[in-house]
Amino acid sequence: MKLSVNQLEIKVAGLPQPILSLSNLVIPSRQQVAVLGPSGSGKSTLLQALSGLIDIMPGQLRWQDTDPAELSAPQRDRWRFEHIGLVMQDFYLTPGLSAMENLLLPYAFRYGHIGAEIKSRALSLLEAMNFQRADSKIEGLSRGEMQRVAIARALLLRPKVIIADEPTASLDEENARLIGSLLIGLAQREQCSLIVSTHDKALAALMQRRIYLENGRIRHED
Ligand SMILES: Nc1ncnc2c1ncn2[C@@H]1O[C@H](COP(=O)(O)OP(=O)(O)OP(=O)(O)O)[C@@H](O)[C@H]1O
Repeated sequence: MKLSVNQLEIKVAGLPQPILSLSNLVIPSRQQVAVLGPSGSGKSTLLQALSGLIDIMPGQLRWQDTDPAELSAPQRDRWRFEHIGLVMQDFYLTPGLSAMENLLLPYAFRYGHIGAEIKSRALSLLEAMNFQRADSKIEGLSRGEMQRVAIARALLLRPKVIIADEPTASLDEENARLIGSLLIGLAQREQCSLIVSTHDKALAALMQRRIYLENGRIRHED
């Protein structure tokens, strides 16, 4: 799913300058992109805009043939659910439920039932993430294990795009390396685009393209 951004500007009340201002950005299908930049440079804002989580004006952003700003709120939620796999900074996992139940929860919530096919997809994703504790309660897992569940959940519906906000933050160095390469390997296997905001230079170096933000603008890329 190709992304085209055109004159995207995001302002917030009380601030004279836009917190994000991108004249032009194209990300071809299946590209792996790291978004880097100092704290406050606009990385999370960009990821939220790309996911349709921030209201923007129509005509500023298009995912293949869809401009999320042209959809109603329920349509946009559905479009996001079906096309974008989100991995947010806080894992948003539910205590009291097992890893597997957490993985399936958004699906069960939306469709009201869980078929054999989706269960086997969930199991195969956990296997690909090298995760062996599907029945363990989420609160008993390490942060690295929780992140694996969150990534598997993002991939469950075979999204065309994975958007991950600092997926290796708060992990120790070894886990960060492991999770980063699992995420990249899975994106490759599943043929989806991967857009990751990160301060992790080692993770960024593994991606095909790096975009550096400063004060809400693209400073340079390589
Ligand atoms: N709703 C809001 N109201 C006011 N200011 C905001 C709002 N959302 C973001 N900002 C500001 O916009 C700027 C960009 O924030 P953003 O969270 O996108 O940065 P970031 O690069 O992701 O930072 P970090 O690396 O610390 O996560 C910051 O100065 C932030 O304070």
